[in-house]
Amino acid sequence: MDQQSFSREDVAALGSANEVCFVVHNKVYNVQAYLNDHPGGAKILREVAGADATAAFEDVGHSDDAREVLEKFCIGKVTEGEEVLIKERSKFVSKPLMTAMSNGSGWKPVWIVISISQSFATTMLMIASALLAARIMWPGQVSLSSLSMAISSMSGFWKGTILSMSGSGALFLSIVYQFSKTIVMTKGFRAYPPVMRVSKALVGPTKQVAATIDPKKPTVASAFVPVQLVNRTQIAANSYNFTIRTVDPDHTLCVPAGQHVQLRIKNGSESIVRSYTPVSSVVDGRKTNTLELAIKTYARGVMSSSLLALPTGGVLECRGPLGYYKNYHRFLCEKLGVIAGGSGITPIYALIKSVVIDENDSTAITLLYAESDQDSTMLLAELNDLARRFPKKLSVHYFWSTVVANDKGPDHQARAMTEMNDQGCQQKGSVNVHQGRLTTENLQQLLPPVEAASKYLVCGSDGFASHMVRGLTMMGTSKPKSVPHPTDQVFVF
Ligand SMILES: Cc1cc2nc3c(=O)[nH]c(=O)nc-3n(C[C@H](O)[C@H](O)[C@H](O)COP(=O)(O)OP(=O)(O)OC[C@H]3O[C@@H](n4cnc5c(N)ncnc54)[C@H](O)[C@@H]3O)c2cc1C
Ligand code: HEM
Repeated sequence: MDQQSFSREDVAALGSANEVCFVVHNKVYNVQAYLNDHPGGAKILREVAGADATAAFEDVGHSDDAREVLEKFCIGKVTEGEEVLIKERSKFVSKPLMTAMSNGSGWKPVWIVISISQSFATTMLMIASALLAARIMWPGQVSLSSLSMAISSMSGFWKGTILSMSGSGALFLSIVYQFSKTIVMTKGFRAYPPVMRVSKALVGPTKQVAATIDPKKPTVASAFVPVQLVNRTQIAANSYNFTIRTVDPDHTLCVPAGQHVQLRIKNGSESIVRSYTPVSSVVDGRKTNTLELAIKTYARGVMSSSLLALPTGGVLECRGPLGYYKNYHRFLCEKLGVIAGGSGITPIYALIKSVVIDENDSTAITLLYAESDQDSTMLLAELNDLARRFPKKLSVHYFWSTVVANDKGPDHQARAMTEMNDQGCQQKGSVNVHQGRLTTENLQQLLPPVEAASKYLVCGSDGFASHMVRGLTMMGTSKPKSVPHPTDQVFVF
């Protein structure tokens, strides 16, 4: 049956009529019925309603499972003539050399004859080119007869040397040519969008990145692979550090700072997928198949309570790296204002750590971190340590909204605040504690001023992130983009 055709205008009209329809790879999808089931949330699908969502869909690195589900919502295709060129990365597919040479039917004498003739033709071509070049350089002095006289006056040694050099050169070219036939380029390079590469001198901590990426080992970006829980340690009230390791040591988990992985567990007949940002990432690059995750657990949380119940050695599945925050590099900005709420600290922490320990990165970071209280604050000791070691590069402001009376005494948090503030003052205000909620006024007072050299990152629950973005736009920043990029002025994780 022929598929229904939609013009791009039709799709936009459907989008504005509150139907969540969009285009992916020149096909039209209506995902209204999928909104509440989408693991990436309904909001992101609504944001691309009426538009071409191909780039957004591909940037996430959706799994094959997701692509299968996508097809269930296909309602038609884009009208002929309105399709857009789908920009695929150029792919090099290597064919086995022997198969390419023999065309699948073993070594043939004809191939040997072709190869020898090719070598002979190449030798002749090389001699002819040398002769032509010599005639251009010394006109009138070089001719065929002068060449044959020169050759006949040569000793046997030089004749042999020239002959063997031409022969081996021809053989080399012939082999290179045969090898080139084993590579199939599925897309012309002109179809690839122009990209300006960042100079190597500007790119982040090369040593550490190099340690994380071993091209010989497959990474687990698109397919889920089994991982084992190696260790679990409590790091704050209801928060734990989970160390996971791939069951197959050949699977690597290379997650650059700011990106995340997905964990998948079976819950009865259902598969549960949730995202988590490693706090080990680039910095601990040597552990190529081990990751550390800082996870807040919720009593009614399906994944977090399953993780809490998982015994050491228990197996679940993981894939990554995923996420839009890719390729942070030095000189992206001079001042970075970062705002984290609760477990939203994890991508921020990974990024802060990689920036401050890189001695060639002079970015100054101001972190505003909102939590309910001191005991629930994840990565508190780690952040304080970084702020004290790198006071010129990092200043941290904690905002604790509630006062907790616990067995350490009712004034325990107040004492801790005084202590941390005092120590902070000694370090020129690198650690500061504020009692109360983080407000939009605090952003104005504490974050770097809005100027070309400043960027802002936000990570937390949807409500927290929207509130903070409102505060940032009141300060004069641009709005975050629906398909974000690290170069944006405001990036929401
Ligand atoms: C890109 C990305 C990276 C993430 N990285 C991390 C990370 O490094 N560490 C981490 O701990 N989490 C992280 N999260 C959140 C994580 O993916 C899960 O949403 C979280 O662990 C809850 O999952 P769950 O299955 O336990 O709860 P669910 O079953 O999804 O929720 C059940 C109930 O738990 C409670 N709950 C769930 N989430 C929250 C919340 N955020 N605030 C308050 N109550 C909540 C609510 O009562 C909710 O009704 C990340 C999320 C994203 C999208
Ligand atoms: C019908 C269309 C879509 C389907 C069926 C679909 C399906 C899925 C699935 C199954 C996942 C879980 C991870 C995976 O298995 O890949 C996922 C995650 C996600 N999707 Fe989609 N998706 C669709 C469209 C989109 C579009 C158009 C966008 C972007 C605008 C998007 C953004 C995301 C994001 C951000 C995540 C979360 C990734 C993460 O947490 O790591 N999806 N989607």
